[in-house]
Amino acid sequence: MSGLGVTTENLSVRFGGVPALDGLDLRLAPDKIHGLLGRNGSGKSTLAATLSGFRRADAGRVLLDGGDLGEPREPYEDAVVTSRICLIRESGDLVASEPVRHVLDLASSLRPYWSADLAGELLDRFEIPVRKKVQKLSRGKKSALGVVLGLASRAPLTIFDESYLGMDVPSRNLFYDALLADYSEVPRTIVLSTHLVSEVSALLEEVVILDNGKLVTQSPVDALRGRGASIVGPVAAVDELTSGLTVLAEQRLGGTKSTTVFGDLDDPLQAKARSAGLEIGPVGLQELFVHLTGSTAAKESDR
Ligand SMILES: Nc1ncnc2c1ncn2[C@@H]1O[C@H](COP(=O)(O)OP(=O)(O)OP(=O)(O)O)[C@@H](O)[C@H]1O
Repeated sequence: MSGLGVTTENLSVRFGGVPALDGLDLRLAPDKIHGLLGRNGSGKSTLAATLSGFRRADAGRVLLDGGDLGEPREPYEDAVVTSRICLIRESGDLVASEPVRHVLDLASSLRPYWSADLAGELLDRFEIPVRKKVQKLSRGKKSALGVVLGLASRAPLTIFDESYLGMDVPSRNLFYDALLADYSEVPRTIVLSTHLVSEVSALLEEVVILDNGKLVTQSPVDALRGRGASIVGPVAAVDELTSGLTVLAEQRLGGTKSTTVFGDLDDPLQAKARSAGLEIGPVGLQELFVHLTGSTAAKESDR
């Protein structure tokens, strides 16, 4: 089994004429862990539902390829494709009146790559009582059950749409550990949709950042991190060095200034910074995300 690749071509979805996704061109490489990042209302859930075949595109299309599908196929109303996709949503799509074990039986009958061993192991680790009805579980345990279903499905495209946010910190850490362990054993394409960037940043290989239904940037995490830098030193020297760069944030303390920039800090510029006694430091993914999706953000498309 290997993961599915995902392509969207000029993908648009509208609600009452208002675009939730607006002309998205994306490529999610197979067998990677992708972060789908964006502020509230940016279109993450709409994209997750459209990739999973739950929602039809109003314009453009979604194509899935690779794995045992081979040729690119659209997920909408294609039962073969959708059986290879597992979308776990925060709202939970679980039948509330059923006991947990029936939910698991149903999942195992629908999921071609289902691992009963992994499901059993995770149920124990998350301490989910299998005889209880889903509606009797706490919010955190319901979320954990979603995580168990998502991981044990071993679907070639598995999307967690903020589904783990109802869990407490130790449970979320358990999820991150289990995800990494099982992903290294059975590589597949995973998408984690979230606005809690700092918590998942260590897991991610690639990120897609959305804002108002549009693509802000898509990039490997390391490359994106490499495009941000903080420059600290005397005000005049920092201002001179950063004058031609995209400034994301500035902070002054007396005669010292810290400026966060986004863009390529080439070798001559780095040498100039060093000779001026300026410090160049890294910028975290969370900080870049905040800046790139803030109201004054410079968008990739504007450059
Ligand atoms: N069923 C719907 N009917 C009408 N508008 C909708 C519907 N679903 C989403 N929208 C709108 O589409 C836009 C994108 O919403 P979406 O839920 O995809 O964003 P999101 O990034 O997942 O947000 P959040 O982080 O808050 O869950 C928002 O403006 C939202 O109000």
